[in-house]
Order: sequence, then C-alpha cells, then structure tokens
Amino acid sequence: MSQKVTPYKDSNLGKKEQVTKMFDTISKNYDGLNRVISFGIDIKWRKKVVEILKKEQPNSILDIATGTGDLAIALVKTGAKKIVGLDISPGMLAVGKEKVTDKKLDSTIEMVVGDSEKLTFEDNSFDAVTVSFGVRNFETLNTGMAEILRVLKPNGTLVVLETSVPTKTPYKQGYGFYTKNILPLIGKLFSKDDSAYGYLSESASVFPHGENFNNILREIGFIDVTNKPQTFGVASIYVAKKANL
Ligand SMILES: C[S@@+](CC[C@H](N)C(=O)[O-])C[C@H]1O[C@@H](n2cnc3c(N)ncnc32)[C@H](O)[C@@H]1O
Repeated sequence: MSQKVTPYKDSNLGKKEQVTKMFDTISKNYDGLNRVISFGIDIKWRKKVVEILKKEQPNSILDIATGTGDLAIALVKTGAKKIVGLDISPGMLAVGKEKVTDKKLDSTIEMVVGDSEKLTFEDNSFDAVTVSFGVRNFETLNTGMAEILRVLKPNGTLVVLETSVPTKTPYKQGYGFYTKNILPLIGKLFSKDDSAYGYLSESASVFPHGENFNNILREIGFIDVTNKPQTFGVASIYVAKKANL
C-alpha cells in the first residue's frame, strides 16, 4: 500500500479533489513544464509505449489520466481505430482536446472526463489500456488498477509509464538532489502552483515502483507482468496482460 501524499498540506479536500484542483490550475503550463523537468526525454519514453503496443495491433485503446493528451495522440501511430483519453481534470482535458482538434484527430480520439477508480465502460471493452504518469496520482491505486483489469478485453495489454527512483549510485544521489532542490524551484519559477512540483517529487518518492508495483499488478490479477527501467531508472515502463479467459 502506498503512502498517501497530497498536493495541498492545509486543505480539507480529499486527495482526488486536491489532485483535480492542482491539475486544473497548472493545465495551461503543463506541457511546457513537462518538457523542462524531463529535459524532453518524456517524448522518447512515450514513443517506447507506442512501439510496445504497435506489435499488439490494438483496435481500441483507453488512455487513462490522459491529461493534455500527448500519449493519446502518439498512440495513433499504433494504428488503433478508436482511442479514448480519460481524465478527471476538465482543465487538462480542455488543453488536450484543443491539440486533438488542431491535429484533425477528432474522429479517432475522444476525450472524456472520468475517474479512473470508477470507470463507466462495460467489462472487456478495450484491447489495450495505457497510463502515463497517472497511476501515482490515484487516490486508491489498487481500485484504479482493478478497474483497468475489468475494462480490458481478455488477452488485452496494459502499459504503464511512471516515474521511479534510481537505485544505483551516483544516479540515486543525483535524482535525490534534482527532485529535492531543482524541481520545486522550477515549479516556483514557472507555475502558478508551486505546491504542484513539491507534490511531484514527493509522490514519486513514495510510489511503489519496480518489483513492488509488479507485485501489486499480479495481486490484482494481471499476468505476464514485466517492467523496464528507463534513463538510469528515473522512469519505468510496466507491461502486463489480462488472462485469456
Ligand atoms: C502528471 S499528469 C499526466 C498526464 C499525461 N498522461 C501525460 O503523460 O502527460 C497526471 C494526470 O492524472 C490525472 N488524474 C489523477 N487522478 C485521476 C483519476 N482518479 N482519474 C482520472 N485521471 C486522474 C490528472 O488530472 C492529470 O491530468
């Protein structure tokens, strides 16, 4: 069970409401900040997710916690005919919707407001589900992952891209310095909501990454669970399947 970290320490709101408020507040700056804090490497990681799914030739993909839609848009390259981008923050989705429309992808990508922990889709609806930098924000991780398993078709594939913490020297120390000192500073300089970037590093440090997350996925019922650390272990790509019932 992961420790509950919230964006606003003095708020009476629950984690879900705080996370929604935070992403609504930073939505207009999110894409630019994302490139800065990850040095643009997030683009390469998203491409890897696309390459993994291309081999599966999915017809339908649900991109959960789609935010401003970067992964949903990249997933068009898998050849999927239907991509649904779902997010709890209307602000993030509005930015994403504009990008989808600008790229003339409205007939392939549908952007919907929704909660990953209470999905409104039928059981066995999607060939694949993706989540990039989203699972760390779920109020109850296991509930969200169980919902994903439910809406995946038998033999369907889950791909999760999430921050992780390097375990080897000197990357571990370098990462610690960056997240404690540089990241909150970037947040303060560029965002209206500096608590957001304190939350980013704090939530990353408590997220059960690597084999711990693999085990959570197995406990929930996913099979063939694997993970590959990316860029010295600052992010990881997890792949898992729903059994062919
Ligand atoms: C760090 S952003 C990632 C956005 C996008 N996937 C990306 O890779 O840039 C996390 C997103 O998760 C969304 N989110 C958090 N909790 C959620 C929930 N319970 N259901 C759906 N979306 C959620 C937030 O609104 C936010 O847009």
